Amino acid sequence: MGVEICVEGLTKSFGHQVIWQDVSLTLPAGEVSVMLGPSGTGKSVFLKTLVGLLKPERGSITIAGQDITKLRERDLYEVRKLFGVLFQDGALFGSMSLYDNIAFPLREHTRHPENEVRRIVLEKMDMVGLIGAEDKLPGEISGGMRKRAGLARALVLDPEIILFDEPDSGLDPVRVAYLNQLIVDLNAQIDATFLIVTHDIASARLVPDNIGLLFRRELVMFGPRQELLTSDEPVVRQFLHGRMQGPIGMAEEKDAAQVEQELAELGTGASTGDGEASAAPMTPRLLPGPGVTRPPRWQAIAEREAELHQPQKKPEPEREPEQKEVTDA
Ligand SMILES: Nc1ncnc2c1ncn2[C@@H]1O[C@H](COP(=O)(O)OP(=O)(O)OP(=O)(O)O)[C@@H](O)[C@H]1O
Repeated sequence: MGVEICVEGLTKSFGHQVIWQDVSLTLPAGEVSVMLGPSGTGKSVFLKTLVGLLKPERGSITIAGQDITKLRERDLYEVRKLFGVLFQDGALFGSMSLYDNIAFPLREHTRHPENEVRRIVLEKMDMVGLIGAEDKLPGEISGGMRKRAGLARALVLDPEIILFDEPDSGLDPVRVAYLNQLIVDLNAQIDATFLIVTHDIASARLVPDNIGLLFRRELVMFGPRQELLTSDEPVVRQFLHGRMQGPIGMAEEKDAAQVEQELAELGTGASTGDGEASAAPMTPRLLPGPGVTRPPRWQAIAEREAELHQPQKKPEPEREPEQKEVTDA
């Protein structure tokens, strides 16, 4: 079972530049959460802060009962073993085969004999569909395969928490669909706590239990997916619909009057032609694929989804009461 991460009042700056402030959220143990936000709002900085690579100025990050912002480097090293991190480009060593790349954390952090290393590496390569590619160099394979190799490497120490930094960047839509299924299947299999940073709204609608959004140096919202997906908050709506009208500008924030006018036009459909009065219907949740055993948590999700997305039965038309034949006496 993964562990909960509890973030309270977290603030991170570089010099005078505040990246985000007073961020509080709880990543529930074993659940999948997604963090969204326009470019430069500090999503990668957030991941690096969670894993203790960057120090916040204020606030706490409690993992397995310890506030990691207060730990010395030596103790932090132990806590980091709870984490697997999938970096944007897979962060593989270019001169090493995939096998050696994936074996690297085991050789660095454990005393496993080589036959045990081999067993674990092949098990993880199998999980991400890379059996047969052991001898390939990262430069010889596609971007999607590099992501999967990075994921296998993130898995070898059996992490309780996995952080994914834009796992879908640079992948075609079909590979993104496969990767999303792999993430959901993995979550069902290993039950770790997942946090995914992504710009892919379709993935954000399908995959997580919880969604958060960073904007204007703050966490605008964080909560169960249905709360975000049906939210009326203009920033959330703009981001989820990927449209220009709203508070998020090209480079910086827009002024309030312009935002108001854009949203008013949008409400009447003046600028898009169709208006956007009602929220989009809830996207069905992506479930573990066939052959993946569903632990109770996923079984409960599957049952809820089946109920939510069952086609509504049309009520039987009421029948007119039969007219009694009236006969003249
Ligand atoms: N080590 C650092 N020193 C100084 N500034 C930094 C450092 N790391 C990140 N930043 C700044 O923090 C801000 C947030 O960067 P970050 O990469 O976290 O954004 P992001 O939301 O992940 O963006 P994107 O979606 O484009 O990947 C940027 O302005 C960046 O220049």
